[in-house]
Amino acid sequence: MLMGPMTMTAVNLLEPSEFTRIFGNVVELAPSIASVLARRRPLRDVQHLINELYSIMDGLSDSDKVDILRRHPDLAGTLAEKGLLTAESTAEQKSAGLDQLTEQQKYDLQRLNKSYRDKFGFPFVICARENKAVAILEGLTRRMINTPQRELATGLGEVKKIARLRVLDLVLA
Ligand SMILES: NC(=O)N[C@H]1NC(=O)NC1=O
Repeated sequence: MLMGPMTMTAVNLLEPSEFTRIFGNVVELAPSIASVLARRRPLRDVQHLINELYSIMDGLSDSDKVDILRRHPDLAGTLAEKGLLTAESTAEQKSAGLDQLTEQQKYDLQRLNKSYRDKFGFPFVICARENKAVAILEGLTRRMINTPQRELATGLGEVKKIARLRVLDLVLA
């Protein structure tokens, strides 16, 4: 069903299971985050909802943060090529122009994604809606030299940006 953005009043009235279904992919493939968020209601407005979401993510253990990063598909990776991304991820990758890469750019991105994953043990995550393909390739090269602790924090920061934009698609500001 195609649904427009909801008012916060409507969000506050959702059954927990409905809330979790609707917000279950605000953090990619992480409905458990949405079900914690459901219990933080009533929420005053969309900014309050986003702040609670950030605080839930900040409160995770390092290993749960790594788990969140690992739920993200590679940008322009195999899942994208096979059309197996979530609806949200498909739209985000398209907005960055990742569906329009040259063969060389796609090869470079996939090779850099692999080096990043081999180094850190989790995928490179960046908010695709805030970056075009060239900036993503540049960011990947630049972030590769960071420490794992730094990249865990940077990756989580990008997950927050992705989640914020996904929330704004669902809730009237
Ligand atoms: N790997 C990665 O950054 N994936 C994500 N980024 C984004 O904006 N949507 C995603 O699925």
